[in-house]
Amino acid sequence: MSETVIEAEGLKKKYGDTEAVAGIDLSIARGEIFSFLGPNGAGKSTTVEILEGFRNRDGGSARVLGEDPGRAGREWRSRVGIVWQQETMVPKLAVRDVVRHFAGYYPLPHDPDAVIELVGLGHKAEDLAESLSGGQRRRLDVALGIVGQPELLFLDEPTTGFDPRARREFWGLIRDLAARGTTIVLTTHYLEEAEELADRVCVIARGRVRAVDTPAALGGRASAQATVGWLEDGERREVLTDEPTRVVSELAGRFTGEVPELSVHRPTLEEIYLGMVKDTDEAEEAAA
Ligand SMILES: Nc1ncnc2c1ncn2[C@@H]1O[C@H](COP(=O)(O)OP(=O)(O)OP(=O)(O)O)[C@@H](O)[C@H]1O
Repeated sequence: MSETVIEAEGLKKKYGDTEAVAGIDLSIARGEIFSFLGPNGAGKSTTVEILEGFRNRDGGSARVLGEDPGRAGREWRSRVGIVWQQETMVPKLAVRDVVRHFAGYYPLPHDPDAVIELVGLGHKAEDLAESLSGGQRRRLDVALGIVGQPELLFLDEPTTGFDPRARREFWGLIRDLAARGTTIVLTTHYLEEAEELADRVCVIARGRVRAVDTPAALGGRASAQATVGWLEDGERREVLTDEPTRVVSELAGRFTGEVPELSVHRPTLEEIYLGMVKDTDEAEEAAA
């Protein structure tokens, strides 16, 4: 049995009349990359802040690395890394000195120079942190989140401002951390990022969990019907089918070879996600 790092039951949080978190259950295993998806204002940050120990819950229970995050102390905090949505405030120092400075807060930090290399800032190590570009600044935030060698890493929109290559490099870094046993809780609005990285995604809408599954299977995606398309007599043809392989082999037989402009399309994670969020809105509006 894999070790459970985060366990929450019935989490609740209200801000005035706003029920930001309305009863959330979660179970996240060691080494898992677990991604929250959901529209603006869905309750993701509030949930994550409760798990990080930065926000009090109004109801429910939570265990994170074996402790209640609402009561845990310094030793527990040193085992948790956080990359906030906002840039971390840093002193007016060179990148290397900023990372060394933060490493000093932890009992068993990584080598700061190795972390700087890992996030791709080796060539900027002597530059002032405030002179970095937006994407480079975000890499520094990631460096500060991992320098303490956390067992559990929270990443809130970590790749905002990254160029496509930097984003792919970052994904590699996160996979490596998870492969070495770090549990990663990722909040992102990039569906592609969730699909690439997450072992499981959790869709939150209006303060509740709407679905938890692998990106490939979310919302019945793996078994959803496929659309097979091709060109015939100058016209685009399409069929919706449970058996795309059979349709394609029939087409291959009929065309005796290459089928013109053949395509097979299953719903993307984005299509499934948008459908789920729309259904939630419609159901709640109907109930209101
Ligand atoms: N400090 C606060 N005071 C009052 N209301 C708040 C506070 N923080 C969040 N809320 C409200 O709680 C709800 C959930 O907000 P939350 O920040 O958890 O959503 P989110 O899913 O993280 O959104 P986003 O994707 O925009 O970051 C929203 O309606 C928000 O306006």
